[in-house]
Amino acid sequence: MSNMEHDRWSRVKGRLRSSVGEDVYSSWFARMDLEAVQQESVHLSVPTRFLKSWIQTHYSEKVLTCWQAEMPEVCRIDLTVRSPMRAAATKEAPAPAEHRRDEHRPAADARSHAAAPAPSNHDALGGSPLDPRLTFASFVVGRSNTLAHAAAKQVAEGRRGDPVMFNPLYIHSGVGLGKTHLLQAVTWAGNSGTERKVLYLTAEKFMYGFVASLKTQTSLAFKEALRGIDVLVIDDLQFLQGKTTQAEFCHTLNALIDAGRQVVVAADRPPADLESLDERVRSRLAGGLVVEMAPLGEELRLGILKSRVVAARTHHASFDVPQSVLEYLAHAITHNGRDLEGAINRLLAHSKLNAQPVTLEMAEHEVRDLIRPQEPKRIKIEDIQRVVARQYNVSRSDLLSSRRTANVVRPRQVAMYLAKTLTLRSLPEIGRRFGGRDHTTVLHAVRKIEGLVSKDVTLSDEVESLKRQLQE
Ligand SMILES: Nc1ncnc2c1ncn2[C@@H]1O[C@H](COP(=O)(O)OP(=O)(O)OP(=O)(O)O)[C@@H](O)[C@H]1O
Repeated sequence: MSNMEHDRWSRVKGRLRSSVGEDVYSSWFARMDLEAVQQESVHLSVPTRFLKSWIQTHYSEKVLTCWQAEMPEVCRIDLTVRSPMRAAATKEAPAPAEHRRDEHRPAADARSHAAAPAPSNHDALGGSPLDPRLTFASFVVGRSNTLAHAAAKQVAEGRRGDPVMFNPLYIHSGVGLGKTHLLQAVTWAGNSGTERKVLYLTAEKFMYGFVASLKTQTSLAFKEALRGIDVLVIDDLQFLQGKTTQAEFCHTLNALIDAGRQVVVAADRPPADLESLDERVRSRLAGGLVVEMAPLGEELRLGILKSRVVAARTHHASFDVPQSVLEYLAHAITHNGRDLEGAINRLLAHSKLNAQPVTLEMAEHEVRDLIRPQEPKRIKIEDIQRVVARQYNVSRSDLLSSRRTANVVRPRQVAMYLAKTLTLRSLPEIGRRFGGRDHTTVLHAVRKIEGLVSKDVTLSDEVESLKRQLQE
């Protein structure tokens, strides 16, 4: 590659990095190489088929746009999988910057450095790409995630042959609250020794691996490979689809758990709410330790922002964010970790490009679209059943039972009415969650209570009070 091409390629990568953000860049593009540039087309390569298909599906437009910004005549990107021979000969792309940075990290960060051997082990097993920054060292612990963190740590530090304490470990939370971070931390730490094999797969990658192995008639090998690992870590389980894949996942889960191997799963909802999954899988998942990570509290948000600034300063020593700005961001950006990271990236970009220090005024302007109105609390059917049962002095199992005495029928109807009006669940789903009732029964209950609240003041007050309790 000529010097000119090399420089141009560096600039394209720079554009790509700032367009998709550091996280996405290091997950998907860190190992993308330039092979050749021909008049109107650019030939790039990546080391695995999965990376190729992922980039083609999700980022092909972006990659093209970044090239066109440097060479307007380019109208096509050819992406191929490079052979292992070539990769070895040309020495893979340099390690992501974070690895290199580790050399200069203080001793307290040694864990993440110690985790460095993981990729080869993990890549050889066909795992999903890991982000070197998502380690225990960079995970900030607060009230909302203490239990999940402790359980994940315990799993990561287990040894082969140790009794497995909670299996599977199932972590769930809303979007961007640190599930992937924690799961990847388990993988890095677990693979840092040579003793155990920890495999991190997104549910999509699991499906992809299974479907691909079926096509090439190597599904037996795929199953054997999966069952040969010590810890299976599956992220974003809510995306697992397809009957055959689910059946395979169920077999793998059973085989691993029965053999005393650890399984760790993350999803955006509790097992009972994974509606597309088979009942057997749901109950197996619920049978271990289920931990919810609550939304990030303000103190935790502040901690995450501070750690992001420290991380950014390893590359940009002059970057500084005053405490007042950090406190403002922690207070105003309430939704998730991704927005916090985005805010720091913007401040960094702005202060670098304009060579200006970060001020409160600048921060307010830069992050204004990240400040969203408070979303109403997500209410769960179990909460409704619990609160209604308490109010009417019946038990939750009374509400789910087939008993038809008046003292149970009315509370049950109220609970179904609240489930319909306060959640996004469908009538059949509500029916299932109320002891397997038909959707017409739910519809009848909803109409009945709708009709009564407009006439019966006592009932209307009761329903309002229940709503308030649930929304608090
Ligand atoms: N406790 C934490 N400490 C440090 N960083 C955190 C923490 N929680 C979240 N983050 C950061 O927030 C961002 C989003 O987190 P992550 O991707 O792990 O969320 P998620 O729960 O897996 O989201 P999704 O449901 O979309 O998959 C990441 O950059 C992550 O590093």
